[in-house]
Amino acid sequence: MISKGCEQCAKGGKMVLFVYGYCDQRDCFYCPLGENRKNVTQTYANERPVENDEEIIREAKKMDALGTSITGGEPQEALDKTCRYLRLLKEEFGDDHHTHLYTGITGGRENMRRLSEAGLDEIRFHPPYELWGDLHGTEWEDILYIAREEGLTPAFEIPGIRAEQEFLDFLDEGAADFCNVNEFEMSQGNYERMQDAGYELQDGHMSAVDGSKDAILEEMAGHEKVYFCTSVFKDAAQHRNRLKRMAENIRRDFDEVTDDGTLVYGKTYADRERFEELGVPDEFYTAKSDHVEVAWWLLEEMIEDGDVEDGEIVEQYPTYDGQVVERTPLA
Ligand SMILES: C[S@@+](CC[C@H](N)C(=O)[O-])C[C@H]1O[C@@H](n2cnc3c(N)ncnc32)[C@H](O)[C@@H]1O
Ligand code: SF4
Repeated sequence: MISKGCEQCAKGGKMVLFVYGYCDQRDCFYCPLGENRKNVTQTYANERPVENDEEIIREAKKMDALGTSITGGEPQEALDKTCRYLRLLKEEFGDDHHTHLYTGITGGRENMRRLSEAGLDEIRFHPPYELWGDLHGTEWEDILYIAREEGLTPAFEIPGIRAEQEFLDFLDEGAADFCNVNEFEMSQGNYERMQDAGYELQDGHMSAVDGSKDAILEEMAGHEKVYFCTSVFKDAAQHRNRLKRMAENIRRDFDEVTDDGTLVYGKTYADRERFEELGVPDEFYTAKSDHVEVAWWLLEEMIEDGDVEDGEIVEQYPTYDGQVVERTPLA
């Protein structure tokens, strides 16, 4: 059975809450954190920099979030903040709002208790990769039991660097509910160090690393507790479905939502008075300070008919930063 956290993520329903960019106890050569996230104390809810707690709620509502995943850096190194956000989310959205947290340290019983009391549902441990074949009798084995005793669902989430039979044997013994293996990825943040370690991109791929995938699929992904999360799935499910949820949620009557989850509308510098003169119904346009946004197909018709002179079709992400994907001039 797929975990609740993964099920919500596949629907694009998990808000990603980045709580803390420092990670003082680990230095993974493959750490994906980029310039803008590494060693920052700024919180981000999805792409939105969070200046006060209310903005977290606003972002969750904007995407109609079903749950939240908490990440960093190391969330256990900012435990007060992490627990405050957990309480905030559970108070606002109730117990059904599923929460999971990624961590690269064990943390200990007191932390597990505090996280559980604050409302965390599931914790996903990422032990140092040198230990994956030899987790028996380590603090990583103990913490699984402790987390469960304190009311959390313990699991693993690790990058798919290599297939590891001993890790599967360890999973068989039962303390962790499941293990997610992420397809090994290269990003701007780790590109140099990954190349130095001898890794290359798969042909024609933006992020997936060459080599490990087939072996992992063969040797690990058949295990009943292992889920392999591919880069393509992450992009299609986690990212695109989240954009679609957001787009559907914030679209105006005249915005079109594409299959990629972007919004499409027309933009013209014609005056709002022109739209009033022409008797365009209110639901087809909105006047901004220096331009008018309007149904793209209507703007196309208006330009064809000579009702307004020019404009453009804008395709834009529904995210906080509202990045424009494409502008197509109309004249
Ligand atoms: C960036 S970490 C941040 C949270 C925490 N420090 C940790 O390591 O779990 C979040 C997740 O990314 C995964 N990850 C790290 N490097 C990766 C890589 N190069 N490719 C794919 N997944 C990676 C980790 O296994 C972890 O589950
Ligand atoms: S534990 Fe997580 S945040 Fe820390 S260096 Fe490793 S991947 Fe990066």
